[in-house]
Amino acid sequence: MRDRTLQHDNPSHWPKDDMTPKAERARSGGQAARTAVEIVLDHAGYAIEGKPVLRDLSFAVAVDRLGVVGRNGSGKSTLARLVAGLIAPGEGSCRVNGLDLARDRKSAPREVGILFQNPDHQLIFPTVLEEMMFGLRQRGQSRSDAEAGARRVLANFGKDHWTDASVVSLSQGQKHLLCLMAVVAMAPRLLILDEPFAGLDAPTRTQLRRYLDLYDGAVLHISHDPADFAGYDAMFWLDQGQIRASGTPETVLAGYTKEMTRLGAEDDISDLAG
Ligand SMILES: Nc1ncnc2c1ncn2[C@@H]1O[C@H](COP(=O)(O)OP(=O)(O)OP(=O)(O)O)[C@@H](O)[C@H]1O
Repeated sequence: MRDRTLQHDNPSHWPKDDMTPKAERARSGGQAARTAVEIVLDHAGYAIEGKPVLRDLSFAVAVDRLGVVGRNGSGKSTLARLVAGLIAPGEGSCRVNGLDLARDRKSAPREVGILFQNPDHQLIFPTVLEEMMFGLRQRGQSRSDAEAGARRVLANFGKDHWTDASVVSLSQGQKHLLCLMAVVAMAPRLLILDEPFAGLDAPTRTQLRRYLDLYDGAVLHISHDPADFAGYDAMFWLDQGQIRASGTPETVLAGYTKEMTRLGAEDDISDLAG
Protein backbone atom coordinates (compact mmCIF):
# COMPACT_ATOMS: atom_id res chain seq x y z
CA MET A 1 0.00 0.00 0.00
CA ARG A 2 1.10 3.56 -0.54
CA ASP A 3 -0.12 5.26 2.59
CA ARG A 4 3.01 7.11 3.76
CA THR A 5 2.29 6.17 7.33
CA LEU A 6 2.09 2.42 6.80
CA GLN A 7 3.95 0.23 4.34
CA HIS A 8 4.54 -3.46 4.63
CA ASP A 9 6.21 -4.27 1.35
CA ASN A 10 9.58 -2.57 1.48
CA PRO A 11 10.72 -0.73 4.60
CA SER A 12 13.82 0.62 2.89
CA HIS A 13 11.60 2.75 0.65
CA TRP A 14 9.91 4.36 3.59
CA PRO A 15 11.00 7.99 4.07
CA LYS A 16 12.87 8.25 7.37
CA ASP A 17 11.85 11.83 7.99
CA ASP A 18 8.14 11.07 7.72
CA MET A 19 7.25 10.86 11.40
CA THR A 20 4.04 12.82 11.14
CA PRO A 21 1.04 10.84 12.34
CA LYS A 22 -1.72 10.61 9.77
CA ALA A 23 -4.17 12.29 12.05
CA GLU A 24 -2.95 14.68 14.68
CA ARG A 25 -6.14 14.43 16.63
CA ALA A 26 -7.16 16.39 19.62
CA ARG A 27 -7.09 14.23 22.73
CA SER A 28 -10.00 13.91 25.08
CA GLY A 29 -9.58 16.69 27.59
CA GLY A 30 -6.75 18.37 25.74
CA GLN A 31 -5.57 19.59 22.39
CA ALA A 32 -2.02 18.22 22.39
CA ALA A 33 -1.10 15.96 19.48
CA ARG A 34 0.16 12.47 20.20
CA THR A 35 3.63 11.45 19.16
CA ALA A 36 4.06 8.79 16.51
CA VAL A 37 6.49 5.93 16.96
CA GLU A 38 8.42 4.35 14.12
CA ILE A 39 8.37 0.55 14.00
CA VAL A 40 10.33 -1.09 11.20
CA LEU A 41 10.53 -4.84 10.62
CA ASP A 42 12.77 -5.98 7.80
CA HIS A 43 12.30 -9.63 6.78
CA ALA A 44 11.89 -10.54 10.45
CA GLY A 45 11.31 -14.17 11.33
CA TYR A 46 10.97 -16.06 14.59
CA ALA A 47 10.67 -19.78 15.27
CA ILE A 48 9.79 -21.67 18.45
CA GLU A 49 11.17 -25.18 18.73
CA GLY A 50 11.88 -25.15 15.01
CA LYS A 51 8.33 -24.10 14.11
CA PRO A 52 8.12 -20.73 12.29
CA VAL A 53 5.80 -18.44 14.25
CA LEU A 54 6.60 -15.16 12.45
CA ARG A 55 7.64 -15.44 8.83
CA ASP A 56 9.50 -12.91 6.72
CA LEU A 57 7.66 -9.91 8.18
CA SER A 58 8.46 -6.56 6.59
CA PHE A 59 6.66 -3.36 7.41
CA ALA A 60 7.32 0.22 8.39
CA VAL A 61 4.85 2.27 10.37
CA ALA A 62 4.84 5.70 11.91
CA VAL A 63 1.48 6.02 13.60
CA ASP A 64 0.27 6.77 17.10
CA ARG A 65 -2.50 4.16 17.26
CA LEU A 66 -1.82 0.80 15.59
CA GLY A 67 -4.09 -2.24 15.89
CA VAL A 68 -3.31 -5.92 15.33
CA VAL A 69 -5.89 -8.67 14.84
CA GLY A 70 -5.52 -12.32 14.03
CA ARG A 71 -6.76 -15.74 15.01
CA ASN A 72 -5.51 -17.60 18.06
CA GLY A 73 -1.97 -18.76 17.38
CA SER A 74 -1.39 -16.38 14.45
CA GLY A 75 1.67 -14.91 16.18
CA LYS A 76 0.29 -11.69 17.71
CA SER A 77 1.86 -12.12 21.16
CA THR A 78 5.14 -13.15 19.57
CA LEU A 79 5.03 -9.98 17.47
CA ALA A 80 4.35 -7.94 20.62
CA ARG A 81 7.34 -9.50 22.37
CA LEU A 82 9.51 -8.92 19.31
CA VAL A 83 8.59 -5.22 19.08
CA ALA A 84 9.14 -4.84 22.85
CA GLY A 85 12.61 -6.34 22.45
CA LEU A 86 11.80 -9.20 24.83
CA ILE A 87 12.87 -11.59 22.07
CA ALA A 88 15.21 -11.04 19.13
CA PRO A 89 14.24 -12.05 15.59
CA GLY A 90 15.86 -15.28 14.40
CA GLU A 91 16.12 -13.67 10.97
CA GLY A 92 15.96 -10.09 9.77
CA SER A 93 15.60 -7.12 12.08
CA CYS A 94 13.14 -5.20 14.24
CA ARG A 95 13.69 -1.57 15.17
CA VAL A 96 11.66 0.88 17.24
CA ASN A 97 12.59 4.51 16.69
CA GLY A 98 15.75 3.20 15.03
CA LEU A 99 16.74 1.09 18.07
CA ASP A 100 17.27 -2.66 18.28
CA LEU A 101 15.61 -3.09 21.68
CA ALA A 102 16.50 -6.77 22.04
CA ARG A 103 20.15 -5.67 22.17
CA ASP A 104 19.71 -2.21 23.62
CA ARG A 105 17.95 -3.25 26.83
CA LYS A 106 19.00 -0.02 28.54
CA SER A 107 16.85 2.06 26.17
CA ALA A 108 13.94 -0.39 26.22
CA PRO A 109 11.98 0.95 29.25
CA ARG A 110 12.04 4.48 27.83
CA GLU A 111 10.84 3.29 24.42
CA VAL A 112 8.37 0.52 25.20
CA GLY A 113 6.00 -0.62 27.95
CA ILE A 114 3.90 -3.75 27.65
CA LEU A 115 0.59 -4.78 29.23
CA PHE A 116 -0.41 -8.42 29.28
CA GLN A 117 -3.78 -10.10 29.58
CA ASN A 118 -3.52 -11.20 33.19
CA PRO A 119 -2.84 -8.38 35.68
CA ASP A 120 -2.06 -10.94 38.36
CA HIS A 121 1.11 -11.78 36.41
CA GLN A 122 2.16 -8.14 36.55
CA LEU A 123 1.18 -6.98 40.03
CA ILE A 124 3.65 -7.95 42.74
CA PHE A 125 3.36 -5.36 45.52
CA PRO A 126 0.82 -5.16 48.37
CA THR A 127 -0.30 -1.55 47.86
CA VAL A 128 -1.16 0.61 44.86
CA LEU A 129 1.52 3.19 45.65
CA GLU A 130 4.31 0.59 45.97
CA GLU A 131 3.23 -1.01 42.72
CA MET A 132 3.22 2.34 40.95
CA MET A 133 6.66 3.24 42.33
CA PHE A 134 8.37 -0.01 41.40
CA GLY A 135 9.06 0.68 37.72
CA LEU A 136 10.25 4.21 38.46
CA ARG A 137 12.66 2.90 41.13
CA GLN A 138 13.90 0.30 38.62
CA ARG A 139 14.69 3.16 36.30
CA GLY A 140 16.95 4.65 38.92
CA GLN A 141 14.68 7.30 40.45
CA SER A 142 15.12 8.12 44.13
CA ARG A 143 12.41 6.95 46.50
CA SER A 144 10.98 10.46 46.84
CA ASP A 145 11.01 11.12 43.07
CA ALA A 146 9.37 7.76 42.39
CA GLU A 147 6.71 8.45 45.00
CA ALA A 148 6.05 11.93 43.59
CA GLY A 149 5.82 10.50 40.05
CA ALA A 150 3.45 7.73 41.14
CA ARG A 151 1.22 10.18 43.01
CA ARG A 152 1.17 12.49 39.99
CA VAL A 153 -0.09 9.74 37.68
CA LEU A 154 -2.68 8.61 40.24
CA ALA A 155 -3.91 12.21 40.45
CA ASN A 156 -4.01 12.55 36.63
CA PHE A 157 -6.23 9.48 36.49
CA GLY A 158 -8.40 10.84 39.34
CA LYS A 159 -7.35 7.95 41.56
CA ASP A 160 -5.59 9.69 44.49
CA HIS A 161 -7.91 7.80 46.81
CA TRP A 162 -6.38 4.51 45.61
CA THR A 163 -2.89 5.41 46.89
CA ASP A 164 -2.85 3.24 50.01
CA ALA A 165 -5.36 0.65 48.81
CA SER A 166 -4.38 -2.98 49.03
CA VAL A 167 -3.92 -4.50 45.56
CA VAL A 168 -5.76 -7.72 46.47
CA SER A 169 -8.85 -5.66 47.36
CA LEU A 170 -9.16 -4.34 43.78
CA SER A 171 -11.60 -5.79 41.28
CA GLN A 172 -10.24 -7.35 38.10
CA GLY A 173 -11.05 -4.20 36.11
CA GLN A 174 -9.37 -2.04 38.75
CA LYS A 175 -6.28 -4.26 38.62
CA HIS A 176 -6.14 -3.70 34.85
CA LEU A 177 -6.36 0.04 35.40
CA LEU A 178 -3.57 -0.16 38.00
CA CYS A 179 -1.35 -2.03 35.50
CA LEU A 180 -2.16 0.63 32.91
CA MET A 181 -1.31 3.46 35.33
CA ALA A 182 1.92 1.73 36.41
CA VAL A 183 3.05 1.48 32.78
CA VAL A 184 1.91 5.04 32.00
CA ALA A 185 4.00 6.25 34.98
CA MET A 186 7.05 4.99 33.11
CA ALA A 187 5.99 7.17 30.14
CA PRO A 188 7.18 4.81 27.40
CA ARG A 189 7.02 6.22 23.87
CA LEU A 190 5.19 3.07 22.78
CA LEU A 191 2.65 1.21 24.89
CA ILE A 192 2.03 -2.36 23.72
CA LEU A 193 -1.27 -3.93 24.79
CA ASP A 194 -1.49 -7.69 24.39
CA GLU A 195 -5.24 -8.29 24.78
CA PRO A 196 -5.25 -6.73 28.25
CA PHE A 197 -9.02 -6.20 28.31
CA ALA A 198 -10.07 -9.73 27.34
CA GLY A 199 -12.45 -11.20 29.88
CA LEU A 200 -13.65 -7.85 31.24
CA ASP A 201 -17.27 -6.74 31.08
CA ALA A 202 -18.36 -4.17 28.47
CA PRO A 203 -18.60 -1.11 30.78
CA THR A 204 -15.16 -1.81 32.28
CA ARG A 205 -13.66 -2.17 28.80
CA THR A 206 -15.25 1.09 27.69
CA GLN A 207 -13.92 2.88 30.76
CA LEU A 208 -10.40 1.47 30.29
CA ARG A 209 -10.49 2.47 26.61
CA ARG A 210 -11.31 6.01 27.70
CA TYR A 211 -8.27 6.10 30.02
CA LEU A 212 -6.15 4.66 27.23
CA ASP A 213 -7.32 7.37 24.89
CA LEU A 214 -5.74 9.95 27.22
CA TYR A 215 -2.29 8.44 26.75
CA ASP A 216 -0.24 10.76 24.57
CA GLY A 217 2.41 8.20 23.64
CA ALA A 218 1.86 5.72 20.80
CA VAL A 219 -0.12 2.50 21.29
CA LEU A 220 0.17 -0.89 19.58
CA HIS A 221 -2.99 -2.74 20.54
CA ILE A 222 -3.63 -6.45 20.02
CA SER A 223 -7.26 -7.37 20.45
CA HIS A 224 -10.09 -9.55 19.18
CA ASP A 225 -12.62 -6.77 19.79
CA PRO A 226 -13.15 -4.44 16.77
CA ALA A 227 -14.44 -1.73 19.15
CA ASP A 228 -10.92 -1.39 20.57
CA PHE A 229 -9.72 0.06 17.25
CA ALA A 230 -12.19 2.93 16.91
CA GLY A 231 -10.27 6.00 15.78
CA TYR A 232 -7.03 4.06 15.17
CA ASP A 233 -4.72 5.15 12.36
CA ALA A 234 -3.85 1.76 10.93
CA MET A 235 -4.13 -2.00 11.46
CA PHE A 236 -2.51 -5.28 10.58
CA TRP A 237 -4.24 -8.62 10.22
CA LEU A 238 -1.79 -11.34 11.14
CA ASP A 239 -2.37 -14.80 9.72
CA GLN A 240 -0.02 -17.74 10.33
CA GLY A 241 2.84 -15.42 11.17
CA GLN A 242 2.43 -13.22 8.10
CA ILE A 243 0.59 -10.03 7.28
CA ARG A 244 -2.57 -10.89 5.45
CA ALA A 245 -3.90 -7.32 5.23
CA SER A 246 -3.02 -3.83 6.36
CA GLY A 247 -4.71 -0.47 6.13
CA THR A 248 -7.38 1.49 7.96
CA PRO A 249 -9.40 -0.30 10.67
CA GLU A 250 -12.50 -0.06 8.46
CA THR A 251 -10.95 -1.94 5.52
CA VAL A 252 -8.95 -4.48 7.53
CA LEU A 253 -11.79 -5.30 9.92
CA ALA A 254 -14.30 -5.72 7.08
CA GLY A 255 -12.17 -8.48 5.50
CA TYR A 256 -11.20 -9.99 8.85
CA THR A 257 -14.77 -10.18 10.17
CA LYS A 258 -15.98 -11.76 6.95
CA GLU A 259 -13.25 -14.41 7.08
CA MET A 260 -13.83 -15.12 10.79
CA THR A 261 -17.54 -15.63 10.09
CA ARG A 262 -16.70 -18.04 7.27
CA LEU A 263 -14.25 -19.99 9.44
CA GLY A 264 -16.78 -20.11 12.26
CA ALA A 265 -18.90 -22.38 10.10
CA GLU A 266 -15.99 -24.85 9.83
CA ASP A 267 -14.40 -27.15 12.39
CA ASP A 268 -10.65 -26.49 12.21
CA ILE A 269 -10.57 -26.39 16.02
CA SER A 270 -10.26 -30.18 15.64
CA ASP A 271 -6.93 -29.90 13.80
CA LEU A 272 -3.83 -30.64 15.87
CA ALA A 273 -0.49 -28.98 15.02
CA GLY A 274 1.74 -31.20 12.85
N1 LIG B 1 6.39 -21.33 24.52
C1 LIG B 1 5.91 -21.88 23.41
N2 LIG B 1 6.18 -23.15 23.09
C2 LIG B 1 5.72 -23.71 21.95
N3 LIG B 1 4.95 -23.07 21.05
C3 LIG B 1 4.63 -21.79 21.33
C4 LIG B 1 5.09 -21.12 22.51
N4 LIG B 1 4.62 -19.85 22.49
C5 LIG B 1 3.89 -19.73 21.35
N5 LIG B 1 3.90 -20.89 20.66
C6 LIG B 1 3.23 -21.14 19.39
O1 LIG B 1 3.48 -20.03 18.53
C7 LIG B 1 2.32 -19.72 17.77
C8 LIG B 1 1.98 -18.24 17.94
O2 LIG B 1 1.70 -17.99 19.30
P1 LIG B 1 1.26 -16.53 19.81
O3 LIG B 1 1.02 -16.65 21.28
O4 LIG B 1 2.24 -15.54 19.33
O5 LIG B 1 -0.10 -16.36 19.02
P2 LIG B 1 -1.31 -15.35 19.31
O6 LIG B 1 -1.77 -14.89 17.96
O7 LIG B 1 -0.92 -14.33 20.30
O8 LIG B 1 -2.40 -16.32 19.93
P3 LIG B 1 -3.60 -16.01 20.95
O9 LIG B 1 -4.60 -15.15 20.24
O10 LIG B 1 -4.14 -17.37 21.23
O11 LIG B 1 -3.01 -15.36 22.18
C9 LIG B 1 1.21 -20.64 18.25
O12 LIG B 1 1.09 -21.71 17.34
C10 LIG B 1 1.72 -21.16 19.58
O13 LIG B 1 1.27 -22.47 19.79
